[in-house]
Amino acid sequence: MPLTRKDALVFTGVLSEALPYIQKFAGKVLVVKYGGNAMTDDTLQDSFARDMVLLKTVGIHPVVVHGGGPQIGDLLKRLNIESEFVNGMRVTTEETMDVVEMVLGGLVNKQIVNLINQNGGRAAGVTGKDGATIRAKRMKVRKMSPDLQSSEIIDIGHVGEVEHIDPSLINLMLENDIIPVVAPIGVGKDGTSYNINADLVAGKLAESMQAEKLILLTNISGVQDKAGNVLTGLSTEEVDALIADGTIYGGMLPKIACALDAVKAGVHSAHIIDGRVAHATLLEVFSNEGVGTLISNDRGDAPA
Ligand SMILES: Nc1ncnc2c1ncn2[C@@H]1O[C@H](COP(=O)(O)OP(=O)(O)O)[C@@H](O)[C@H]1O
Ligand SMILES: CC(=O)N[C@@H](CCC(=O)OP(=O)(O)O)C(=O)O
Repeated sequence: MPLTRKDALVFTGVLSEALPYIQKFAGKVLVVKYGGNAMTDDTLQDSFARDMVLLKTVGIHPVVVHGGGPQIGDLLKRLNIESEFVNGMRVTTEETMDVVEMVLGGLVNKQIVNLINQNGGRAAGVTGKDGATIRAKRMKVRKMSPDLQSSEIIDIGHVGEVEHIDPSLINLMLENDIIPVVAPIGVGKDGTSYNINADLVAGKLAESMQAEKLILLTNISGVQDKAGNVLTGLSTEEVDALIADGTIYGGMLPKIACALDAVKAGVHSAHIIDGRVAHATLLEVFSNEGVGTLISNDRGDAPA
């Protein structure tokens, strides 16, 4: 449908306002983590894919890291395999690892690649095994006793933490104008597969590529306090206190940890934003209207 003159004026105004942001971020890398829970709605999936294509079209380089927790959970349920989480990490037996690899490296990865391609982009998918991009090692997890008086290190199987990232394959894709779509599976020195929380992979990838931004799209409006207010500009000390009093728990734990780590390691800013809002990424990158939790160094985020 053609735009009315009024709509066209609003539209051109918006485009013009985006110009300084486009100029500021052209040529820069944005690592965008697309969360499993924000992936479940068809319209939103489309809007996400269009955002990635638009960023690429204006010369910004998105690198997508995806999750797929709910999708793994669905298949495990259909296969009658029990699954539990400790500190936001899925306990991963050998049998579970096979399912994780099938769902993340197969189904979910190709679905996102396909969506981006359908929207006019050129995407290609890899897991951390391809090009030995994500070298991982077994994660040690400390579990608190229910009375919070003691803790013990427990084994949660094939759950990995990132030991090293080799971004050369991803850089090769960027040089060829391909949008990389990365599944969070790592490989050990001995070839063992590791299931890695997607937020952690996104954070480490952003660090290793010295990305301009780390954007974590999720299913909530940001990090909230107990009253439901969105918190922004959090320091490490504030986050520690929010974890200690139980305000931050579960799936938000790896998100906030990797956001803080990434910014400390040179990524300009980390954004935990609401993936349930259409075009959330564009709103965050191209305007001051970004909503959610922003953690940044002191350089300021708006264009000069
Ligand atoms: N302080 C907090 N603020 C917001 N969400 C929180 C907080 N603490 C825990 N959460 C939980 O973390 C969830 C986001 O993590 P997760 O479900 O793993 O998302 P994703 O699938 O996007 O990775 C929220 O839906 C919420 O239930
Ligand atoms: C170790 C661990 O928990 N891995 C995650 C990997 C997928 C993921 O991180 O998905 P979301 O981003 O959708 O939560 C899992 O098995 O669910």
